[in-house]
Order: sequence, then C-alpha cells, then structure tokens
Amino acid sequence: MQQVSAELVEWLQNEIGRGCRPEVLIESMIKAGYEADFARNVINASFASLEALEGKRPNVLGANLEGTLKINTDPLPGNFIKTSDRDVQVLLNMQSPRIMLFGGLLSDEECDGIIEFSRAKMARSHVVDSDAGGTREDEARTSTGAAFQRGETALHTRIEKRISELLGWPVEHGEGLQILHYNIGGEYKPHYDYFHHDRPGEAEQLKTGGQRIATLVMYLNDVEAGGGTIFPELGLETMPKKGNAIYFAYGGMDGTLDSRSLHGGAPVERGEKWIATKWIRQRPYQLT
Ligand SMILES: O=C(O)CCC(=O)C(=O)O
Ligand SMILES: [Fe+2]
Repeated sequence: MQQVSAELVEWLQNEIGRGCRPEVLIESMIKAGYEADFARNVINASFASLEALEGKRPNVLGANLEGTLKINTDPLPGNFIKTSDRDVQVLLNMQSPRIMLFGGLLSDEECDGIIEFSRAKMARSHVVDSDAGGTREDEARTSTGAAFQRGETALHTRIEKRISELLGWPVEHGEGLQILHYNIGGEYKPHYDYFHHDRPGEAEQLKTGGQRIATLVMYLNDVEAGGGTIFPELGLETMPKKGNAIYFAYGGMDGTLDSRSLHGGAPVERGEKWIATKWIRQRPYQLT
C-alpha cells in the first residue's frame, strides 16, 4: 500500500491549482512510479473533496465509505467479468466519474421474459415530488413503467444475483427492478437518480436503505434510432443494445455525490425502447 506523502500533497495542490485535469495528473503519477489504482484513487478523492468544498457536490449523509470505496475502486479482473452463470463483457471502463458499459449482461430470452412479464403492469411513469413527497406525472418523463419487488419471479432473482456478483454489491442493497417503456418521442430529461436530503419529498426516500449510490440501466431491446442514455456534463451517450447495460456510480469515496452523474434518456426517434433499471443503495433496502 503506497502512502500519500507531504511532497505528493504539495505537488497535487500546485497542479490542481493551475488547472490540471485529473486524467493528466493520474498519467503523471503513473509515470513517476505510482501504482495505477493508487494514483486514480488519490486523484479522484482530491477532485471530489475540492468540489465538495466548492459546494458542487452534495454529501451522502452517513455514507458507508467502505462499501462506496469498493464500488469505485474494484480492480478490473479482465475484459470479461465472470459471474456464477454468465461472463459479462466490459465494453467501456471509465474511472472518474465511474462509468462502465457491459455487453451481454442479459440473454435475449431474459430480456424478452422481463418485457413479457411487465406488460400487464405498465402504467404512466411518475417522478418523485421534491416538495410534496410521493410521486406524480411529469412532462420530463414520457414513458410507461412498472416497479417490481426484489425476487419477484425466479427470473428476477437470477438477474439480481448476477448483478450483485458483477458489481460486488450485496443483493439486499438493490431496489427491485424498474421497467420502462418509451415509444417514439418518449424521453427522460436529464436528472439525478440520487435524492436531495434538503428537499422534503426526496428526504422521505432516504429513510429506507439510505442514499442511492449507483445505477445500472439494462437495455431490453434494440432501438432503431435515438433512445441513447445521455450524460450532458460529460458529452457522453451510450446507445441501447439488447442485453447490454450502462453502469454509473455517484457515491464518491469521500462521502460526496457526483453531480457529473446527471443523465437522461434521449427521445426515441424510430422503434421503441425497453429498459430495466437497478438502483443500488448504501444500506440494505427493505420495504416493510
Ligand atoms: O432511459 C434511459 O436510458 C435512462 C433511464 C434513467 O435515467 C432511469 O431509469 O433512472
Ligand atoms: Fe435516471
């Protein structure tokens, strides 16, 4: 385990002070002989604390830092991540903010199975009402959806176990799957998945399981045109492909939430779009 020396801190302060970008600093540290994981962790934590000081990052109250650290720093075991029943491809691996694109997380049959099971339950999607509490319809979210319990069917259980192995995060920390369906023109305007504790309606959502710290959006069908998942702060868009999934973590190592996780679903231009979303909480999530 390498140590953060006084020299390193001084160098970091200078470099960050003159506007050096995180990627450049990580490169410099690696060139200077630091281990890559150590360099990434130090730089990510430095930038996160800086943004927290500047008020750009809200805090995760009572953050489980050990678990949050794990989700941000797990070393990549290969181009495939092995789970007990399926090898999942890693198609994109970004350290800061933490974003991964997975290939073949779900089989075609599993995607079809989840869609078919959900059809009867689909209703107009709601958003969390930040002021009044509860949820309501909103123009920002033109999709239909259905929310399920963890372990709703054997298929849900199998997928949830795989996700837990893939992300190294206990099944109990996951909310049940949320299924969304967008028709042509359907979209989900950019938003954060985490809750603001200073907004009364959102604070309510924190009572069970604490803060959301990461999101996995699984694509259940191929979309002809449009319907990408967009990250406006990063200029990034991932296109839907059946069985693939985009993962992004916003619970930082230092207990702050990463506002670069702003994201949305771009309007579907041709075809339709089905997704299943899994949100990860900092503590076990149990609805009574
Ligand atoms: O439709 C998408 O790609 C994004 C969905 C999303 O943001 C969510 O389910 O929270
Ligand atoms: Fe979202």
